[in-house]
Amino acid sequence: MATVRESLRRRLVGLASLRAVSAPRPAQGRACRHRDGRGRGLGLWPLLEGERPAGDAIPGHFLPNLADLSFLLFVSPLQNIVPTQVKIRLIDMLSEAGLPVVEATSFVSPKWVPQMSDNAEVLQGIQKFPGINYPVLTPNFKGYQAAVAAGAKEVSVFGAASELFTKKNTNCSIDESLQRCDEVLQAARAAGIPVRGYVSCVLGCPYEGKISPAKVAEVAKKMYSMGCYEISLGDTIGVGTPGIMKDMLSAVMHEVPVSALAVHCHDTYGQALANTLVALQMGVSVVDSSVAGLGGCPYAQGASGNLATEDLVYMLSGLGIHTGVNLQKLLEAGNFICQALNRKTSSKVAQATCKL
Ligand SMILES: CC(C)(COP(=O)([O-])OP(=O)([O-])OC[C@H]1O[C@@H](n2cnc3c(N)ncnc32)[C@H](O)[C@@H]1OP(=O)([O-])[O-])[C@@H](O)C(=O)NCCC(=O)NCCSC(=O)C[C@@](C)(O)CC(=O)[O-]
Repeated sequence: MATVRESLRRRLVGLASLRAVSAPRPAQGRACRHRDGRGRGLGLWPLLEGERPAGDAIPGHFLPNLADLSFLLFVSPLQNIVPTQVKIRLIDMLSEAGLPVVEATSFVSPKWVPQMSDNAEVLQGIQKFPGINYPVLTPNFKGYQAAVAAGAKEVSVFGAASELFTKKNTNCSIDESLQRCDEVLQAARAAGIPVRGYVSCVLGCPYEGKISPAKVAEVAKKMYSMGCYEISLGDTIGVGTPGIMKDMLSAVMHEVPVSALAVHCHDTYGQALANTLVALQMGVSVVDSSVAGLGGCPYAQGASGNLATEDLVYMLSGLGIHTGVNLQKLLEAGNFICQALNRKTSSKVAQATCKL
């Protein structure tokens, strides 16, 4: 399953990132023909004309860090069985859409996640666009070694704020998973490879239920202290609401600088965009999302995909944040993967603009 993620902050190691501007954004391409209201799509207004609806100005307090925002997008692993060539084409299309970061695949155990067993083929098969970064997930040192051998230039380690989820997802305790992260980080440091860290279940766990913000802060702090340049906070099962997001972020921000935080919201309960906006208002400037809202986690049954990239881009455009992403090409990439998976897009913007 394809996941695209957006991030809104300048990252380390010279990753391409785009400066956000609060001036009206330039016109973008049309996603499909404008349609009227009789059961047809709504077109891309107001994005097409570079205009902003009346009253959609950005008060200074609304997004206080707007001037610092930049934009990154990437794809996290396709969690379905999808032909390798389809994965490669999707990633290339996302690159063509102007996404500066595409998380391409995952070097996990093929016994656990067989759909990722073509990881090296995918990483080596994609076009490497200049200025675009293609990080991969690595759960342990073995995965790190395989990723580097396949040409990975950035990796991501993953932990969780829930013992039971950690056990289901990576067959170990939180402490053991942090030790594995540390092994990867030490090797990566020596090789000059940047490492991103995920903390899952930050707003709830499929096995433990509520997760305390203090526990999230503790795990995030450890991963950051070990050397992850950025910590992505995952609402893995999409149960969070803005108030819980605010409490969790407040706790984490005591331990990790907000400039090193990202949010990664799944949309199971339709809260991903609202939760993301709260994070932006609190100063987070890196956001993960997925094209067509695809995604999920094999060890979080029932969880839906991430916030749809198209919807995030639309919201940011409405806020006057210039992302540089070509929404038409992004929509085409979403259409492509939805057709390949024979499923409907979860992106509201895609639904509104095209019948997929
Ligand atoms: C962590 C392990 C490997 C532990 O799995 P394990 O069974 O405890 O590990 P093991 O060391 O006993 O190894 C078992 C077998 O797998 C092999 N193996 C071991 N490691 C690797 C590797 N890296 N690559 C290839 N092969 C590997 C290893 O060599 C061995 O093979 P055998 O000797 O039996 O033939 C396993 O549990 C695993 O792969 N888990 C990954 C599960 C996964 O992909 N989950 C979804 C990731 S996305 C996510 O977590 C959430 C996120 C990031 O999206 C954010 C959010 O939404 O919250």
